[in-house]
Amino acid sequence: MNPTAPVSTAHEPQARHLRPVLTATGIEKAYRRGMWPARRSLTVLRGADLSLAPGEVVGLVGENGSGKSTLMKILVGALRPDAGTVSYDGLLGYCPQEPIVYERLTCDEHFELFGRAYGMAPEAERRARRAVYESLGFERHAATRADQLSGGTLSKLNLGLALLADPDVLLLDEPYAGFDFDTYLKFWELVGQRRQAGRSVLIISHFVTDEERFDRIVHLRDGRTSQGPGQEPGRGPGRVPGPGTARR
Ligand SMILES: Nc1ncnc2c1ncn2[C@@H]1O[C@H](COP(=O)(O)OP(=O)(O)OP(=O)(O)O)[C@@H](O)[C@H]1O
Repeated sequence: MNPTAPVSTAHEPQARHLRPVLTATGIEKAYRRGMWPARRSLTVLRGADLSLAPGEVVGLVGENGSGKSTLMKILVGALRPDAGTVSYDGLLGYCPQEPIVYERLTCDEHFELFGRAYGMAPEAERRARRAVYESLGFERHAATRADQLSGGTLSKLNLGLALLADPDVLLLDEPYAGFDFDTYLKFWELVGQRRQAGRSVLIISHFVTDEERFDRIVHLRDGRTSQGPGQEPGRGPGRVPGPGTARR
């Protein structure tokens, strides 16, 4: 047996043989700043590649300002790349770093609105909404307006809206910044359930202690992506530890 080979798990064979649900190749992006004649260009991405296999949980890491959010915005189509291609199958769910909500709408009203935007049948939306409330524990805020929610509950709403339509690929930009520890553990439980269901998750993370929770880590440095040693798409060890093994 090759001692450097990734640990094989029940999850691994499935992911390895399935084609990626999301592939980004040669992504380049520069921001233009200022007005002529002081116009400057800041190159952020210089040919970044990324792919996600079904059922994979991947961490996207890098220094502040390395371009993680920029890359994620390009993956979900919120930002146009200067070069490169993105392709995916199925539905994407996106949880931006700054929650994009309507301050006068309640949590329930947000779910209703997003359910309609996703084309969900009302009963399916209500069922999914109940499941989200239950898994993240904020049903008591169902009738609270977004502008009266605490930061942590706003983050739960932000994540819940991305989860509502059960997307094939979930892209989360620092989703648990405002979570208390209990919610943080619930979050990882939920991620584990998505992996079991063959859904893929990409998470921008700053916590070194989260690294063991990912199947694979993608590093963004100098505008390019690289894998951790011995890692390649769909070959991760397939671990999201249960609550008992969580650390922070
Ligand atoms: N709309 C914009 N216009 C100009 N520059 C931008 C814009 N958005 C981001 N930048 C710059 O691009 C660089 C990458 O930003 P980005 O937010 O993608 O990095 P990040 O890795 O997600 O950072 P962090 O870890 O701090 O969240 C930064 O220098 C940032 O200031």
